[in-house]
This record gives sequence, C-alpha cells and structure tokens, in this order.
Amino acid sequence: MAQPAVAPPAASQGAKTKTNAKKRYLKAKKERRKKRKALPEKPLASERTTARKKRNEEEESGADESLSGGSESEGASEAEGVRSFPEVALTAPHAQMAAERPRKRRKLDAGEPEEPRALSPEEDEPPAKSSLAPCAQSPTPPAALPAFPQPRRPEAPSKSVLALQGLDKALIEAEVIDPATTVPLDAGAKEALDERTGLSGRIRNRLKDLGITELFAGLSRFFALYRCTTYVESAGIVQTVVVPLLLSSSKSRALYRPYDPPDDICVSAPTGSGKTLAYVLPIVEIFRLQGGSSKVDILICTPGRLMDHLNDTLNFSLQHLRFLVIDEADRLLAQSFQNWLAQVLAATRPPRASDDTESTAGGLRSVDAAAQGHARPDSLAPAFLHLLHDIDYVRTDFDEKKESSCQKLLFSATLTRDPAKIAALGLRQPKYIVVQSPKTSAMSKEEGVLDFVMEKFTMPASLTEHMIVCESSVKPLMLFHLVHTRSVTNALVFTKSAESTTRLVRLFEFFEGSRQDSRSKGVVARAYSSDLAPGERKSILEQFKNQDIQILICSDLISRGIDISHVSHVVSYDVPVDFRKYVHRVGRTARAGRAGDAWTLVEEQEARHFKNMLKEADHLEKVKRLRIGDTDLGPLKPAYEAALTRLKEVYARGSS
Ligand SMILES: Nc1ncnc2c1ncn2[C@@H]1O[C@H](COP(=O)(O)OP(=O)(O)OP(=O)(O)O)[C@@H](O)[C@H]1O
Repeated sequence: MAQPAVAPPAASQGAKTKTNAKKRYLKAKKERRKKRKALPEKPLASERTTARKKRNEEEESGADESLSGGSESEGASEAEGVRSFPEVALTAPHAQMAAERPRKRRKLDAGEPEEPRALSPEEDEPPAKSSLAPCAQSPTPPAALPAFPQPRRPEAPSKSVLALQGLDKALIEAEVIDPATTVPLDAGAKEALDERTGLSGRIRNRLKDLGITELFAGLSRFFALYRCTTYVESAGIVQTVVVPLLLSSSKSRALYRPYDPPDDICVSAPTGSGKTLAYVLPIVEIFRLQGGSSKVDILICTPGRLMDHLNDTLNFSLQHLRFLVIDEADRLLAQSFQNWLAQVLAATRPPRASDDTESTAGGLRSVDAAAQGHARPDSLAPAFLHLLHDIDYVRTDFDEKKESSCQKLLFSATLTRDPAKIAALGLRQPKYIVVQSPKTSAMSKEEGVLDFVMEKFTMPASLTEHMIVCESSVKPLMLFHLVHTRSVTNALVFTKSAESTTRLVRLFEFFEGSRQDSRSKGVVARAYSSDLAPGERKSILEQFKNQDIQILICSDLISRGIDISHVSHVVSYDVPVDFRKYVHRVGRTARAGRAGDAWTLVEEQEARHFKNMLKEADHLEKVKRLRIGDTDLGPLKPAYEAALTRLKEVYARGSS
C-alpha cells in the first residue's frame, strides 16, 4: 500500500508515536534476524535470502535515516522500503489520525479495512491488502504473477480442410506424369490399331467421315494422381484420356475378366466436352472385335425402364454385362426409384443361394435358385457358367473366386463426391478423371483436386456469362430487350415451371403480334415442357433444330444432356435453384469449343442468394453484371403493355 512521501503537518504527535513504534518494530526484527542467522541456511533458498538480507539492510538504513530526522529520507524509506509501516503503527491514535487525514488520502484508502491490526512479532512486514496476503507471508514477495491465459475457442477449420478430410492421401499428393498436345485420328487400314488411342482403322475412318479428325481438344498436360485419380487440365480433353485408358492393352479390351476384373472409372468434365464419345468409342470398338452373343449388345435406358426389364422381361440377364455406364451420374444416383441401383448391381451377379462360395456335397453344384426366373445363372456369363445344372463342376480348395467383369463408368459435368452415394456403387479401385481448366497458370494440381472435391465445377472456356438484376415486373421486358436489342435468338429460355413456360410463351406471342409490321415475320417462340405429349415435344425440337423456332421456352426438363449445336444463348428467366442446375443450363451453349452466352435475370430479392451461390462456387467474378435502364427499355414498352393487357384478358376469360 503506497503512502504519501511527506507526513501531514498536523501529525506531529502521531509522528512521535510512529517513531517509538518503529523502534520497537526494528528491535523485534533484529532479534528475529539473529535467531535466523543461528539456523543453517537452506541451500536452495540462498539467492532469496541474499535478496532479503539486502532489503532488510536497506530498510534498516532507511529507518536509521528517518530516525535521524531527515524528512526527505523518511518519505523515501516509506515509499520504497517498509511501505505500509506508518499504517501499521496506527494503533491507539488511529481514530484521530484518520480524522486529520486529508480528503484525498481517505479516498485512496476507501477500499481498506477500517481497523488496521497491529503487527505481530512474527511478521516481517505489515499485511497489505487482503488480495496480497499470501505474498506478505513470503520473505520476498514475488513480482506480479503473469496473468492466467483465458480459455480460447480453437479456430474453426477452413472449408478446404474439411473437404479434404477422409480423402486418400494419394489424391492430394499428385504427381505430374506426362505433357502432351492433341491426339489426331489418322486414317488407316481397317484392322490396324492406332497406338495412341487403341482405335481400329475402321472406327477412325468412320469418325473421319463424320468430321471428327481428332480426339477432342488439346491435351496441354495431365496429372495422374497415384492409382486413384487422374486430374486433367484443360477443358474438353476427356476423350484423349478415357479412350486410351479403356483400349490401351489386350487386358483392358478383354470381354471377360473373372479373376482380374477391371477397375471402375469416374469422370467429371465440363458440359459439351465430349463425354459421350469418350465411352461410346471404346465400347463399340471392344464389341466390334469380339462380338456379343447376346440379343442386345448395347441397351440405352433410364433406370425406370431397366427395372421394368429386370422384373418383367423373360430371360433378361445382366450377369454377362461388361460395361455399366451411368451418364449424368449425380442425378441418377440421387434417384432412389425402386432402389434401382442396388437391384441392377445385384443382377450383375448370380443369385446368392447359388453363389460359388457355397459348398455342396461332392463338390457338384446344385442350383436350386435357377427356378427363380431371371435370377438363374446366365449361360452367357462364363464367370458363372459352372453354376448351371448340366455342367459338372468339381470344386477344389485352389479355386479362385470368380467375379463379374462388369466395369462401371460414371460421367457427369457435376460429378458427386458424396461418399455415401459413391459407396452405394461398390466401385472397384476407382480411377477419377477430373477435367478442369486452371484458374491461374500457377494453380497446382492439389488446388484442382480441391476444387473438384469442393464441387467448384468447371464451365466451358468459350462461355460468357451475364446477370441482370431487376424488379420482377420488368423481367418480360428485359427478355424482349435481349431478343430485340442484343440479338438473343437461337436461345433456350429456362423458367421455373411448366406453368410459367406456358404463360411466358403467350406473352411473347402477344408482344410479337403487337410489334409486328407487314415486313417482318417476328421472332417465333414455343414452349417445350412436360405438359406436351412426347410426339409434340419431338416435333418442336425438330423445328428448333431447323431454326423454324428461334426461342425455345422450357423448364429444367432439357437442362441436361441436350446437344443442339446452334444454341448460342441460354437465358435463365427464373434463377436456377442451385449451382448444379446453373452449370447444366448454361452448358446447353458453348459446346464443343463454340462460343456461347448465358444470361440470368435476377429479381432484386433474389440477388443476394444468387450472388452467394456463385461466390461459394468461386464463380462470381465470371458473371458480369449488366445494367439496363429505362432508356433501353422505353421503345419496347408500348408493345409490352399491349401484350400484357391481352394476356390479362385471356386469363380472365379462362377463369370466368
Ligand atoms: N472429337 C470430337 N471432335 C468434334 N466434335 C466432337 C468430338 N467429340 C464430341 N464432339 C461433339 O461435341 C458435342 C458435345 O459432346 P457431348 O454431348 O458428348 O458432351 P458432354 O460432355 O456429354 O456434355 P453434357 O455434359 O452437357 O452432356 C457433340 O455435338 C459432339 O458431337
């Protein structure tokens, strides 16, 4: 407790009392010191003792000086040495002292106990504030204790760290294997196999006839990530990797590999990058050479139709299936229709009860399950031939287990990395092929893999993207502006529902009708939605392909897979619900390296959500914001208002 250096003038009596008390205190202290000196010093406390001795000497000399009457040195000794000494000395006259203390001093002491206690003979120093009590008992009070660190919540792991958790280390520690460029398709003798692609002369010649002279696009470099993943830089090179992978050796070309079944392949590559040919060419090549003994060599179907065949078509079997291609894999894996995936996978193997792991008397297989319709062993599947009734088969301990030769090939522009969905496929040593254009030249393959893992999908390099933020009431006017001022024709316009499609088409027709003069034909827009019968849909698509229709207004029904080369614009009249949908919609243009534009009309209240969606996909800066003002829209307003009035009349009539 710090005390004023100079005693108050009215305290002369107190000063005398203080001096006597001090004498008594110092005497007691000397006696204690003597006693202590008589005791042997603790070796480990030697330093402390020296410091204490030094301090005691200082105190003493200070006290002596004060006793000699120097007011300055007395103040100094109080302040530096026995700091709380005067307070301790206040025994009898303390009440009077307290009354005589200046106001300021009382304020300072406000937190102290009212009745200071007398110093006991055993105490070196008077007790200070209660909080310092433990230090007062120590011969040399330690310096201020370091503050105890407050418990802190650990930093949350970054999204990228979380995304990589549980992934194979090999996926992250990628190794650059081979730089290359394009893979040209040279003509050749019918049966001559091309070394680089594994394609026969017959197929290459046929491709040339179709105008395909090279496996798609330039292969600037690709990285193979251990045996698990191939990461390919530069969009559109998927064929250059997948085709040789499936045709590279006689082993990979074999139809049946019951003891060494082929590894599965997962491909994530941008829209329009040629994924279809990447699997069609190897399949056709393998079947053309080795032929099939099945009635149907290639079955193209939806999961629903496949289930119908499995359940209802007599002798329908998948046990000799060589390739199971799941295109648009993320969407199909999201469909749980009749648990189709589990059923299809089960159908590629013979029924469990007759599996070759089962032992039977004398080693001869009995196949009771053969009576179970399509579930009986397939006579076309060599791997399971021994399970048939009429084939004598003696099982030995040396027999290796035979497996289905079915190789699964998964493709998508937005391939899922959802472990649960991938696990359901029971993939065999999968190889991932990720086609990705680098964001920067310095982008490492690890970052590329990370982008894939975090579902930051790659867009075609030839695509230009725009967004227009506007009030919902002016959206039709914006569309008309795009069509008439920015030449947005040969366009697909996506709405949120079949109903919105129908309504917008009507408004479009009325608008064109209001503007039309005798010279111009006007822009033709038609609806393509689930409301139409299949025949009508087909006819409309044909008219659009022939460019008799310039604008096709549709729901997300055709946001995947449709490949129409002349589509030069995609308009999202209603914003897509998620980034996956956005990727597939805009991917209907800018295909096969052609240029294309994507436009998204964003209502003001949706702007935040839409921008966040793009931001999360690291794509916000790619979408340019376009500002269209009243001056741009003004000339179109009269026709728009007239069209709106007509539409209201039609709907009013319909509802009455
Ligand atoms: N090697 C090639 N040379 C020239 N054109 C090609 C080549 N490969 C594919 N194409 C053409 O590129 C277009 C897009 O191919 P494809 O439909 O297979 O793309 P995709 O990757 O499956 O796209 P999506 O994910 O949108 O379905 C098609 O018109 C196809 O004919």
